This record gives sequence, C-alpha cells and structure tokens, in this order.
Amino acid sequence: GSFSESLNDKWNRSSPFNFFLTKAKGIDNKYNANQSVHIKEILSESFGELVQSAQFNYKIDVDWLVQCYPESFRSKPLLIVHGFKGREKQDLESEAAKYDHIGFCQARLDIAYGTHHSKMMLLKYTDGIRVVIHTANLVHGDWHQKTQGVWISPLFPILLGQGSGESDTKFRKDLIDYLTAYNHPKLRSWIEMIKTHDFSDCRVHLVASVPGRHTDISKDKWGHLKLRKLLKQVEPSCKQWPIVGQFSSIGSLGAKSEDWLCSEWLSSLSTMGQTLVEKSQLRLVFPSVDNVRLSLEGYPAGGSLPYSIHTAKKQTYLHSFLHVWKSDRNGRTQASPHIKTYMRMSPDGENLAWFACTSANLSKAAWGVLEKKGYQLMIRSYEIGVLFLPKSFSKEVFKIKDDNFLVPFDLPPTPYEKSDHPWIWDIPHVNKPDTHGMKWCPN
Ligand SMILES: O=C(O)c1cnc2c(S(=O)(=O)O)cccc2c1O
Repeated sequence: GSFSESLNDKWNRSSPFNFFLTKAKGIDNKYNANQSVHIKEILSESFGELVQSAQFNYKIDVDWLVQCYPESFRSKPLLIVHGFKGREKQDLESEAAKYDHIGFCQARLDIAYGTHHSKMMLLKYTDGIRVVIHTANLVHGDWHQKTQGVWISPLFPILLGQGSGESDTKFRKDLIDYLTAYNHPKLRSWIEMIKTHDFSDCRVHLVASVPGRHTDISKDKWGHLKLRKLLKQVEPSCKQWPIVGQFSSIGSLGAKSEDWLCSEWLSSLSTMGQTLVEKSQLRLVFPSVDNVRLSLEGYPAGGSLPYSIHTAKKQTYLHSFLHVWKSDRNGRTQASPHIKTYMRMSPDGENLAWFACTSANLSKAAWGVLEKKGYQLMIRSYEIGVLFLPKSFSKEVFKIKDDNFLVPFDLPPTPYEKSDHPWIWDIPHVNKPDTHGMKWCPN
C-alpha cells in the first residue's frame, strides 16, 4: 500500500545519511513526514521479509514491543538483549513467558552502577541484514511525544563472491567486536551471520562502550578514546569550531570542570591532531525546567531526564555551559529530547565537522574515565552510537542546508537565561503549572 512504499521511498530520500527523528504526536504533521519514523514503520513488512530479530535496549515493555511487529512477524524468533539482574530480570522474563518466540540475553555488568544503555535492532530478512541504532527505550512513551534519533542502515546483502564485505569505516568489524565483547552464546549466531553479509555500503563509524578496564590496544576501541581516534581524521581547518554536546542525563563529573569534562573528555571531542580547546567552545544542551514544563508531556517528560539534585549540587560550574532545548527547525521544541548527539559546528551553525548520535549521556560511566595515570580507560555501561565523518561522504564538511543534513535542534544553541535552571527530576517544581496544568512533586 502507499504506507509501505512511503517507507522505502523515505529511506531512499534520506540517503546517504539515513538519519531520522522519531514521529511525535501533537506537533504540526508537516514535521512528521520525510525524516521522521515510527517503530512500527521500521518493523513493517515493507522493509523486508523478517526471519528473526534482536532488540538491544534498557527499558522494555514486552507486550508493547510484540505489537510493534506486524502480525505476520510475531512468531519470528526475537532475542531481547538487556542488562537486568535478579527481580527485574525475573519480571522481564515472566512478562515474555506467554511468547514462545522470545529469548533473552542478559549482558554482564560486572562494574557497579553500569547499565545496558545500548539501543539497537538487528533485523535479519530473507535477503539480508539491517542494523538500526537509536536512542529510544522499547516503551510507548519513548516513541510518543519525544525527540529521539534513529539511524537505519542500508540492507546489507548476503556476501557473494570474493568481496571483503567490509566498508572503509570498518563498521562490520567494529560491530562484531562489540557483540563479541558480550561473550554470550546467544549472540554467537548473530556474529556468524554478520560475518556472511556485505557491509561495504556502510558509511558511518561505530562508537560504542562496553564495561571494563580497557588497556593497551583495547584502550581506544571504546568510549571517548574511540571517538578521539576517529576524530583524528577531521579537517584541521575546523580547529576553532565549537563542540556541542546534547544529552538527556548528566553524571557526576567532578568538583571542577578540569577534573574530566574540560580535560579528558573535551580533549577527545576536540581532537584533530592537537588537543586544547577553550572552555568557551564547549556548549552543552540539556533541558531547562521551563523546557520540561512547557513540553507536550509537561513535567512527566522530566521522568526521562534523570538528573538528580544530589549530583547537580556538586557541579554548579556546569550551569555556565548549558543551553536550552530549542528545535523550531524540526517543529520539536516541545518534544522533549531523549536523543543524545555530539557534534563540532562552525561558529555560525551552518556547517558541521562531524556529527554523532549515541545512547551515551554526559557521564564517565558511558564515555569512560582514565585511571592509573592514563594506563586504563574504565567504562561502566554498554553504549552504542554512530559517527558521521564528512570524509566518509567525500566531503570536507557537512553543509547542513545544501547537504540536507538533519540536525535535531537549532544551531547555534541558545544559552540559558539567568532565570533558567537545569531540569532536576527529584525535587518539586510547583511555582508554575505545566502544559497540562499540573505540578511535579516527586516523593
Ligand atoms: O534510556 C535509558 O537508557 C534510560 C536509563 N535510565 C533511566 C533512568 S534511571 O535508570 O537512571 O533511573 C530514569 C529515567 C529514564 C532512564 C532512561 O531513559
């Protein structure tokens, strides 16, 4: 029908970047057209005859997920990869007991406070494999009125003949290394399958994190050191360009900005050979209280922005870096962000030196922190994202307008007003009512 063709047409029109935002209910529908997708579209029959799939995520509503697949695909083997233990693991497995096509893979989390944040779909069709890397939990609310990022790969065909099956970005090898790091028998068949497919059309790089204390040659395979390695390929002409980080949660970053944020982490993101970049060139986008209050969801949007008062009060220096969530260009200023993106933009916001969309928030747990005088990179969580480098698209920079490059929010970002405060989810917000006339009183 027209619905299904529009999906394939939509994907073709989104080439070569194939980056989308999730549809949002309640915004002008002209903004839910071309570069917007919904999970039911991604899983629809128009994208191919599904044989089996794997869903990597954090929050998973099994019943809701099953009904996102078309009826005809609801018996195809589905592997759910998560990080839950104990009671939460039991609850998840009992939710799925009535479905005999669903299996589970519990990711090891051996370092405290780590989570399985990664959000990825591996879709095996009769004629190939598709990879989807995104930022949305597998629950209704994450696909309803928020701004989320979704990268949808080309259909990677079965490898025929003598081609390597690898692309210049080494995406297939990096994906195999990522899946291998789980060291789980249930992922072995997916790894073998990926090895038999031709990923040579893949134009993005993989930037992922796996828990561990990574040293030697593994040190720059993950987290911000992987990003640092990849960004050495960036045009040096962009060295004065600001770095923009945008995320939906913030970890404990240290008492001073020089402890991690503006030293180790910023050095990675500003890499192009030399390191140093002025603090003024770091712009962080995180929703203000009013962004949440005036969002489509109202204060409940803040339930997905878990920045705690305990952490916030230790790092008030962060406030000077903060910018509001504003996405008039995509009609999504009121669609609260759960997407996470990092980029280097020209001062006028018209061009990008690189762009990344990932599950990783602004935290040491996600990006890693150097220990033992830089001998090891300690990462607590699983994260996964994609990096767009201009050279992979035969460009020097991304010209946002001319290249029709989808940027999730307005550039340059707008600094907080003096009266703006970062959203904090575990304190009351009662001065002004939200879009639904409600207040926020966490217990
Ligand atoms: O998308 C995720 O992976 C993710 C992870 N954690 C969350 C938490 S919490 O577990 O940190 O309390 C609270 C609210 C939303 C969350 C979320 O959206």
